[in-house]
Amino acid sequence: DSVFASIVQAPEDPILGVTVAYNKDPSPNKLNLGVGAYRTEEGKPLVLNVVRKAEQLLVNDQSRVKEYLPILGLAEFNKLSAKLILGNDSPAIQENRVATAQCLSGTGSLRVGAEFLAKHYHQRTIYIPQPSWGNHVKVFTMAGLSVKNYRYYDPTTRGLNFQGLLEDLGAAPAGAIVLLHACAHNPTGVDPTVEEWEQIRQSMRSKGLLPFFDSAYQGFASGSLDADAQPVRMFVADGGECFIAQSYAKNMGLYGERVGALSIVCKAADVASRVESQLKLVIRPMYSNPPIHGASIAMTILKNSDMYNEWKIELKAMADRIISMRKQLFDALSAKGTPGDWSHIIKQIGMFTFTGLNSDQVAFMTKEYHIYMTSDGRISMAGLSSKTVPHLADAIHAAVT
Ligand SMILES: Cc1ncc(COP(=O)(O)O)c(CN[C@](O)(C(=O)O)[C@@H](O)C(=O)O)c1O
Repeated sequence: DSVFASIVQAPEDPILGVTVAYNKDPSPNKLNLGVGAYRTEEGKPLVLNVVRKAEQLLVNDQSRVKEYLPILGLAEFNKLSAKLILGNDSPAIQENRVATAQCLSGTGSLRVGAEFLAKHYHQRTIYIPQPSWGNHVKVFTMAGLSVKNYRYYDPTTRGLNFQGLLEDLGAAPAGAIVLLHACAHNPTGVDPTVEEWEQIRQSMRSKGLLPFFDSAYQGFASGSLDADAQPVRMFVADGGECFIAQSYAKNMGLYGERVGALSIVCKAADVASRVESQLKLVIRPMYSNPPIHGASIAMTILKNSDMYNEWKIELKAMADRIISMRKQLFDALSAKGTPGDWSHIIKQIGMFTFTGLNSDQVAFMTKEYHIYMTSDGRISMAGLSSKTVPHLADAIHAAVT
């Protein structure tokens, strides 16, 4: 019999498995509020107009070939990605202190960064927020890091446990790596204020903790690319070092193209160039070099000011629709007099609302109302439309009464 006869069936992924279950449901009024993927008011995936335009330019450009990219990817894409998160006037960029690699979207950027740290950094412990994106633990563990948590979300206030966060980071060993969601914390939608970020920065720098920013939603939280990059820029402005993983999955709608970048901000240019050379040794045996199409789309948009401005408009429209879904859901629950305080729905930001519903209530809503969401009570607001808000409000109302 097979040499793999003893292999057991693996469980579905807690997030991507929700879509698998949704697809199997024959109900006409099923609702997928699981995976963080934007949907239009009509409930359809969105390809941005500016992305279609960029693709048309690429297709019409007869000079384009399908050669391998360099191990670090498209150099111009890397420069433009670093500028997007660090700002056009970033001193780190001007002083050539940033090593950037085009990676396979946000996940790939996190994994390459983690593999690099496991190989070259003296500290193997990474602190991630409690809770965090479900895949973080596996990405860092499989890269050889050991994962610890720092307190982040306060279930009683449904806000930030700022004291707990400071205590846990204050107790971390010197030099420990700390994962920070750059904006739009997944799954809670709770972000530190600018003042709290400044305190976090001071505390981390005083202990020599190494920041690893995960920026998967730049522009999606507030609608402004610059506002959402503020925390990252505060850290980089102090001249210290940090890692930054960027994803274009959501803000450019390039989900399946797997477009992202890892930037390592170093204290000196010669360090950055040596770091960049070692990054190549991590990537070459992993996937050798990254895919050309998606990064070419992103580069085309980022380097053309008209297309960049068109992108910003479309990005803000997506962010605004999500914010209007928050308001509509909050108003629907208020109108129904659903028991409980639902103001966190409009206070939280980004793609997700952390409802506070428990796994039994979630299971009830799936069974009785065909609502698909992650068992931790997170709902992807982009999966909602004005037409489906009442259905979700009915389900939540029934689940809590
Ligand atoms: C904080 C965070 N970091 C990184 C990623 C990776 O994104 P990508 O590799 O596609 O660029 C996600 C996506 N998380 C999800 O939106 C989600 O939580 O639903 C979903 O895409 C996922 O893969 O789980 C994320 O939420």
